[in-house]
Amino acid sequence: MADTASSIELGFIGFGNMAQAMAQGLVNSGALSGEHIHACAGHFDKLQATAEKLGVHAHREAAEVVEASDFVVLAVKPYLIEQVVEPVRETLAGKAVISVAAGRDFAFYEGILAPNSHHLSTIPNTPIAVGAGVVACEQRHSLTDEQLQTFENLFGQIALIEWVDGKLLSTASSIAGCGPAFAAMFLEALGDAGVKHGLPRQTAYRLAAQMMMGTSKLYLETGTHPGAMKDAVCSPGGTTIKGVAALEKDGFRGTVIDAIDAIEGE
Ligand SMILES: NC(=O)C1=CN([C@@H]2O[C@H](COP(=O)(O)OP(=O)(O)OC[C@H]3O[C@@H](n4cnc5c(N)ncnc54)[C@H](OP(=O)(O)O)[C@@H]3O)[C@@H](O)[C@H]2O)C=CC1
Ligand SMILES: O=C(O)[C@@H]1CCC=N1
Repeated sequence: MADTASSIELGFIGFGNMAQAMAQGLVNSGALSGEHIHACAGHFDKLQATAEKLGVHAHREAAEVVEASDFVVLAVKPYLIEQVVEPVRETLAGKAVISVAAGRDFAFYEGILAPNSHHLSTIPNTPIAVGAGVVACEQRHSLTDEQLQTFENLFGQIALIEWVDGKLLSTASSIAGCGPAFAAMFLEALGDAGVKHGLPRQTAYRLAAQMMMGTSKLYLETGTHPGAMKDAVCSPGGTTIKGVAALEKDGFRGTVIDAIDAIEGE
C-alpha cells in the first residue's frame, strides 16, 4: 500500500458521470496523474475513448482494476453493486473500497464484502470535476487510519469532505449529490429570465453563475446566516424585496423543501 495520496493507485469500477467527474478533478488539479488511475465499465469501446481523454488506464475486467489498485471506487448504479462485487469479493478484501452509490451504507457492505474488508460509503457530487465538490462520508467505516488519511489527503484537494451519521447519508445525498441538478435549474431559470428581458443568453448565464458561486463563497468564508445575507441585499422599498416577495408568493422555499421530501420519500 502506498502511503501518500500522490503515489496511490486508484481504481474505478464503473466510469460514468460520477467516476469521470472524480477522475477529471484529480487529474486536472494535479492531485493524481491519470497513469495512477484505472477504470472498467460496461462497454469497453466507450470507456477507451473517455479514458484516453483523461490519460487513465482502461481495463476490460473489474478484476484487473482491483489487481492494479490500492483504492477501488464502486461507481456503478446502486442496483449493480452486488453484481460487480461478487466476482472480485476476495481480492477486494485487501483494498480500500470506496462506495459512491446512493443508498448503499456501511451495513450494506458488511453484508456483501468479505469479513474484515476496509470500506467507506460516500456521496460525492459532480462539481468535484472542477475541484469544487463535496464528498459526504458515513462516519462508520472500516478503513485503516492510513487509508483514511490517504483518502482525505487525496479527495480533500478537490472537495469539501463532510462526515455524517449513516442515517443522514441519504439526506446529505439529496442536498449535495442531487443538488447540482437543482442549482443548474436555478441557473437556467435566471438565464431564461435574463433573456426574457433582453440579455444575451451567455451573458445571463455568466452573471447568474458567478452570482451563485460568489454567494456560496460568501457563506462558506464568513458563515453569515443565509437570512442575514438575504437581508443585506434587500434595501427598504428597493428592488430585491420585490423579487423576494414574488418568490415567497410562489412558495420558493417550500418548493425546495418539497423537492428534498420527494427524494427522501416523505
Ligand atoms: N451522477 C451523480 O451526480 C452522482 C452519482 N452517484 C452515484 O454514482 C454511481 C454511478 O452513477 P453515474 O455515474 O451517474 O451513472 P452512469 O450511468 O453515468 O455510469 C455508470 C457506469 O457504470 C458502468 N457499468 C455498468 N455496468 C457495469 C458492469 N457490469 N461492470 C462495470 N461497470 C459497469 C457503466 O458503463 P457503460 O456506460 O459502458 O455501460 C458506466 O460507466 C451511482 O451509484 C450513483 O448513485 C452519487 C452521487 C452523485
Ligand atoms: O440521481 C441519482 O440517483 C444520483 C444519486 C445522487 C445524485 N445522483
